[in-house]
Amino acid sequence: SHGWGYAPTNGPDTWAADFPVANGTRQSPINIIPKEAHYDPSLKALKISYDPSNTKGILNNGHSFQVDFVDDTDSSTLTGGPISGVYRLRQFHFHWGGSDSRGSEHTLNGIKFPCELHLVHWNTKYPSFGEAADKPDGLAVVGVFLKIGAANPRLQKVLDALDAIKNKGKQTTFANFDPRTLLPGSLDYWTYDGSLTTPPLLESVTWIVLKEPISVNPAQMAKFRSLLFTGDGEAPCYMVDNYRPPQPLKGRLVRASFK
Ligand SMILES: NS(=O)(=O)c1ccc(C(=O)NCc2ccccc2F)cc1
Ligand SMILES: [Zn+2]
Repeated sequence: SHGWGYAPTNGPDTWAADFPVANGTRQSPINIIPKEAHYDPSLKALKISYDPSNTKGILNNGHSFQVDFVDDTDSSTLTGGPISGVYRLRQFHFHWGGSDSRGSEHTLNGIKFPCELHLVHWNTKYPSFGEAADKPDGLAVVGVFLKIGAANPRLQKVLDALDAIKNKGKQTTFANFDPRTLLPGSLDYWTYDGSLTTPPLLESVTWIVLKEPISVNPAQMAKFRSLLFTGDGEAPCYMVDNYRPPQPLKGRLVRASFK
């Protein structure tokens, strides 16, 4: 079977064959145990400032869907928190399950959420995302849990675009979206040194996982699950369970920005 994915023949348990770093010392995601996290009073508040006019488009990449941003200026950035310097927003995407009982990549006390949002940023000390992607301080990803509750009106604009990108490789215009509207009221977070959660699994990510989830209702989860992993003309396979399970902590410290 060509190319990595999430099926039994090409899923997370097979990735180490082509990407040996899969068994590395700082792999993501992890199970977060709040009682074992260390409150660090020196951690700064997250500073997030996004310019909606940077929104470039929305793409089904065959593993998830992502909303891409113009990242040739410092107009959509993440600073503060556990990071030094300025990181630029590149894209955001999600991971979700075939049912509400699973779907997130990070877990809390072993609990899986139905969905997890990732906002991907790269360190502007490097000339580009591609250059930053394999540096130990190259990337910073903000993770947000989604939990079943009331419909989330902020999500709806994104979900309404999915009909146009049902198949792998499809993309469409998407403009003037402020990802800040997807964030919960509190920016309290846990942080640890980790990796991309999909191949090439590069150990270049400072993870910043927000404590407060945002809501999503079952109808909205059904929209995520209406996407296809497969391209037009291929036997259709619904895009569900596109999450990597938690990986060994291997001695890493998880710090908390809150008591
Ligand atoms: N789920 S996540 O950890 O947030 C994650 C974020 C970004 C990527 C990515 O950009 N992959 C392509 C890629 C990787 C390396 C260099 C260039 C690339 F385009 C993968 C996973
Ligand atoms: Zn992700």
